[in-house]
Amino acid sequence: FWGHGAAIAYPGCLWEQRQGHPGQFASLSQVFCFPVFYVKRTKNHQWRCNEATFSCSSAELCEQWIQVTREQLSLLTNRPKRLLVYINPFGGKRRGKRIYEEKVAPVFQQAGISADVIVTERANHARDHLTTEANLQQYDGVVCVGGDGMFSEILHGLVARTQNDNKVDQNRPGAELKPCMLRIGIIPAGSTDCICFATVGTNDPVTSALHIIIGDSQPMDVCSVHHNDVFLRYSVSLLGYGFYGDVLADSEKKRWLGPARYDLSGVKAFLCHNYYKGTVSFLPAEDNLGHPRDKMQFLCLLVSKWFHSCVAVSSSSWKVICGKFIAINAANMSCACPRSPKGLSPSAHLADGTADLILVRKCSRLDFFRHLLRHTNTDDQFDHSFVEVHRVKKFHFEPLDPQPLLLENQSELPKKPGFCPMGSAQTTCIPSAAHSSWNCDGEILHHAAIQVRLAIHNIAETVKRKIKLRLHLITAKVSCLKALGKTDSALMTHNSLLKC
Ligand SMILES: CCCCCCCCCCCCC/C=C/[C@@H](O)[C@H](COP(=O)(O)O)NC(=O)CCCCCCCCCCCCCCC
Ligand SMILES: Nc1ncnc2c1ncn2[C@@H]1O[C@H](COP(=O)(O)OP(=O)(O)O)[C@@H](O)[C@H]1O
Ligand SMILES: [Ca+2]
Repeated sequence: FWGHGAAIAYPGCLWEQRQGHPGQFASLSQVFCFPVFYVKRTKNHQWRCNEATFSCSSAELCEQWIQVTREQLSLLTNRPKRLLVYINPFGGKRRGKRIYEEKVAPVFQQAGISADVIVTERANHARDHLTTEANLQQYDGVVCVGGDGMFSEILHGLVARTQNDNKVDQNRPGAELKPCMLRIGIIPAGSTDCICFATVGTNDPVTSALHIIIGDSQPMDVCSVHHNDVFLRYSVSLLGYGFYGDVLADSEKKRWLGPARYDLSGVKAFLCHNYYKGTVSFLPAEDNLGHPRDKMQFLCLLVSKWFHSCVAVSSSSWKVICGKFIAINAANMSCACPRSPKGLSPSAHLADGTADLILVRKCSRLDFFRHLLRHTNTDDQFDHSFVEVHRVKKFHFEPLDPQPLLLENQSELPKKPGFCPMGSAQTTCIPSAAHSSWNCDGEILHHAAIQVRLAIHNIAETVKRKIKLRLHLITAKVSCLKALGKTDSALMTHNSLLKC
């Protein structure tokens, strides 16, 4: 795949070339050829696999080309050869298996990638397999065919396995986690797919498969969530309390609706218009890590600041905000998704050691509707008097009232007169007394009081690796051109002259 300076070549085949007018058999001249599959960028960040056929005048030349191409390929050590694939047949529109078999497996095969495929039979099957049985040494990466919840499951499995193998107790709040050497590829087959959308720019399975094949990688922040020093979960996309927590809690019982469950629960949560009292405390990030309302979305600019901030002593101190909140959202990334192309926090960076904490205070339904609507267009969703946003490295939330036990049924709760569409035990329409639940990457947390901190990313290392990879590619291209130099006259393509 030629995407970043490499190509897949197949043994030369004898190929007859016909010229002259259609319908007439012109004189045949024997030529030798080989196809090269390459990545072609199309619109909206989508990638497609294209094919160019090279032809040569002799079998020897053809072999030489294939040999040189294969040698260049082998230099790209970041490309996976062997993958462990987990398919969630249950997520999204329940098309995970079909998506993999029809769109991904053929491209993996073309690229010479072998894959061990496990179709999960229950929730947490993938996590448990990763934590115990999987022989990870034989794989170059793990692939998640599903949505954000499935990615989160695999993330937890990999992180737990890595800590176990390194004798690290991940439940200890201050524990320095060991980085996982395996990358996780995402084939979008879920309901929101915001992690895939925010990293690749689209939720197209073929595009994601091609990114995996050429060995792309994108580091990501991981938040750890504790409750009174007990580890609960990691989060890479959204930690949402209030609106998004209520939406998720209500939608869990409507999975049979597929992705539409969120819209139905979303409307119900909107009409219910619950707000929740509590105290948010947070540690702001250093100023030079940008601000959620700046339009700077360039990672490289951030990296240079990051280098300088490594020496800067953290001058910020904890801030505390009490109030009544419609929603408390910590976006570890933009959370861009088909519903909201810019996401909850468009300027949130993927691997900068911070999260954007968005506080939506109690407001009218109309104001909240305006705020929500701005997520679907280019208007600034933070430009409201009842919305504030902070870039943070840590934050805590404490609900005002002690958390009641999650009651099994509604009868024990005092009824609020009037409209109460939410039928679930976890979500009521009694604004002041009720508790919401935290939506952690699409999974429900059963504690309202939480302590969140960012796992600091050694972004410098990642950038160095990227620079080295770039140099590799330039070298690859130079040697490829040298090889071309000897025989460029004999070479032509029938689709397009490929830029080496
Ligand atoms: C008036 C239209 C308002 C549209 C508002 C769109 C806001 C969308 C924000 C999207 C945030 C996505 C954060 C992602 C979280 C995911 O990790 C997580 C799990 O993903 P998975 O299902 O792939 O496993 N997904 C979720 O938690 C789902 C959140 C999606 C909430 C959508 C809410 C729709 C709101 C509709 C309100 C309509 C009000 C109109 C009243 C007349
Ligand atoms: N075979 C299975 N049966 C039931 N649940 C599963 C299965 N495999 C995974 N899950 C669970 O399904 C949940 C949703 O998965 P996900 O792929 O995120 O779908 P969605 O995007 O629709 O939420 C995850 O919490 C995951 O643990
Ligand atoms: Ca971040």
